[in-house]
Amino acid sequence: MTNHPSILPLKVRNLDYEAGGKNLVKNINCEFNHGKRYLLLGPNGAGKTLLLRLCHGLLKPKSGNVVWSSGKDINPKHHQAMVTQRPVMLRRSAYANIDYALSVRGVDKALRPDMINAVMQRTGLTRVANKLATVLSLGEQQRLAIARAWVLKPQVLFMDEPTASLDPPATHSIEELIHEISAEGTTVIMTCHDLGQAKRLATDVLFMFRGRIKEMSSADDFFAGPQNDLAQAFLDGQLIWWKRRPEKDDVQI
Ligand SMILES: Nc1ncnc2c1ncn2[C@@H]1O[C@H](COP(=O)(O)OP(=O)(O)OP(=O)(O)O)[C@@H](O)[C@H]1O
Repeated sequence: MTNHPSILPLKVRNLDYEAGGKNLVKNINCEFNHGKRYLLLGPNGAGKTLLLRLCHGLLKPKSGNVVWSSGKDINPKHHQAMVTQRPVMLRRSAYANIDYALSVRGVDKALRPDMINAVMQRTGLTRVANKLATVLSLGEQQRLAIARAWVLKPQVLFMDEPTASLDPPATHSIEELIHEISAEGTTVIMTCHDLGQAKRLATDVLFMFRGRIKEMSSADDFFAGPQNDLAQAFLDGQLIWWKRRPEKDDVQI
């Protein structure tokens, strides 16, 4: 984390997003605070990725606002980073991929080697530093994507299903990294489908269904028993059943 003024809390107000003639994100109101690990949960197509991308500024809302708390002197874009499910690697070495991220952020060339070596060590990538990033294993590429984001010392790290294509050991190593990044004060906002992973990582949960947040609570409260019927059905693995009963969904929504 940098010593810059905090860009948090992030306040999302009355957010709507439309594409393909459909309102896909509906009236989202929520707040993200410093040092937490937020897990966005919900079935396929609930709008989790869209909400991450809207918060990160990659999509423009139809209406509503994403408001960072920083004053005029700080650009919130410079204090956040995003890791996606399938990271895009540049066709150059792992080391050069991280160097590129730092150069784009305007970090002095002389400062970069120490920063790169440190982050490669912490993410277990030193051994593959000179390998072409595009030939690394999926697990290594995902760790490189995290290293590339972490080296920027973001205040907020968005992660979209960062372990979706990984085996259990690689997943475990990414979860350890997320804990380390969080312990250094970075707020993590991520999506995942693995309830075990959500329990291991989350301090807070946002449950989404059909573009809306149906429940936002501490992870302890959520996993002890959510207030929302759809969230409970999701935890019970029965949301398919709810989906087959549109008349009931309409009442619940
Ligand atoms: N550009 C677009 N045009 C039309 N529909 C879109 C567009 N982008 C996303 N959608 C739709 O919006 C819905 C929400 O998508 P999103 O990727 O946010 O879901 P998600 O909750 O992340 O799902 P998953 O868990 O499967 O990744 C989906 O039904 C998707 O098909």
